[in-house]
Amino acid sequence: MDRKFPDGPGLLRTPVLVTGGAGYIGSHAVLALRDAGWPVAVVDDLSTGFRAAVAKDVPFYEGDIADGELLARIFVEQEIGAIMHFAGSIVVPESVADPLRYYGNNTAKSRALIAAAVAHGIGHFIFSSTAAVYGAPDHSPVDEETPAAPINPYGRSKLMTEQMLADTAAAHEINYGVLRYFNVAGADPQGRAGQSTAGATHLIKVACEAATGRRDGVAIFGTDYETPDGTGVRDYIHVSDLVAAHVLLLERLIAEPEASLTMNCGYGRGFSVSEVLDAVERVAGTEIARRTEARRAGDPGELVSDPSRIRSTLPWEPRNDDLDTIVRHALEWERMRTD
Ligand SMILES: NC(=O)c1ccc[n+]([C@@H]2O[C@H](COP(=O)([O-])OP(=O)(O)OC[C@H]3O[C@@H](n4cnc5c(N)ncnc54)[C@H](O)[C@@H]3O)[C@@H](O)[C@H]2O)c1
Ligand SMILES: O=c1ccn([C@@H]2O[C@H](COP(=O)(O)OP(=O)(O)O[C@H]3O[C@H](CO)[C@H](O)[C@H](O)[C@H]3O)[C@@H](O)[C@H]2O)c(=O)[nH]1
Repeated sequence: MDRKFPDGPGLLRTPVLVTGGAGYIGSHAVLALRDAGWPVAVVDDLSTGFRAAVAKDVPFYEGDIADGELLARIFVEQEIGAIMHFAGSIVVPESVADPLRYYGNNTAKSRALIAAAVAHGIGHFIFSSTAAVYGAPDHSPVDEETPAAPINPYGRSKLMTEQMLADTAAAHEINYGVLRYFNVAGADPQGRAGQSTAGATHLIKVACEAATGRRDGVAIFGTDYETPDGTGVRDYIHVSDLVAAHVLLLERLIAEPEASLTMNCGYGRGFSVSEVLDAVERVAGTEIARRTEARRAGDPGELVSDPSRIRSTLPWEPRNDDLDTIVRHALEWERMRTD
């Protein structure tokens, strides 16, 4: 069997390099790509990821996305034709405290990766961007025409990479897809992957750790927002639906090599912090101690996607657009933890 044409002639499944494939979202992307028959290789420096998150039979390269020699070797050895770029640093307050680290790891190293891709004729590039590029918009939901106005170094470091990709695609034989994720949560429904991040800060993860006794409780950062119950509202998207969108986007980029796309990735509805905690209590069947704290610096009150573009562009049918399902999968993963 030709590994690029597992179903016979038709869709060319070019081998895909997944950067950050040992991380939370990247490890789910590896599963989704393999489930759909794509050959995959991973590069990850294991700074926040875990070797065990990547199956043993996936070619794994431990190293940095800015290591040109390593990338050249991977591109040749694995006959890479597309890149899904998840590797990066992701904690907003950390980006405020150490901005140069974020501009280094997210912007400068993405530049090195993009340069290597161009030099080796890689045709397609998908980039993990973030709703943080919108900053604190004065309206909700936000569509992609909303001016990008990030309010922290993390968002700016990501926006610069988006801009580099646009300029690069205009000048070279490469097209790209940018997905601006809203709040990613949950775990593989089959229990093959989940979020293992040490010292996680994401609400659903933190709440599940509290529900399973790994934390004392949950701090609610701000109860005085202009939202129905005063707590922050976000658009939580199941990680498996998110990575499914990546696979569809890849097919699209290959089918239309002249077109590049920037799209929100969310469901288009928001839940407040209190509603999320209610859901975790409901699903876990246990109470979570809640304490109120001041607003977290840089947090917008409400950030919800307008998903019209992705819904009209890709044949994307989310399967887990349900808060309790997202929480249930996150909780199941949490309960399987042995560390
Ligand atoms: N988790 C979210 O809610 C969310 C929201 C929006 C965007 N994103 C973006 O999605 C991507 C993945 O996020 P995640 O939640 O899976 O984070 P994660 O920390 O679990 O995964 C990142 C992975 O990249 C690796 N990595 C970091 N720097 C590297 C480098 N220089 N070279 C090689 N590997 C490196 C890490 O070891 C880790 O395995 C990030 O780019 C992040 O900005 C995440
Ligand atoms: O312990 C916690 C954690 C969070 N929150 C609140 O819960 C909501 C969600 O917070 P998260 O930390 O889970 O997520 P953010 O919305 O801050 O940020 C996430 O989504 C952003 C895009 O919206 C970026 O992509 C970023 O990388 C990613 O962490 C916010 O109102 C936050 O104030 C709490 O009250 N207590």
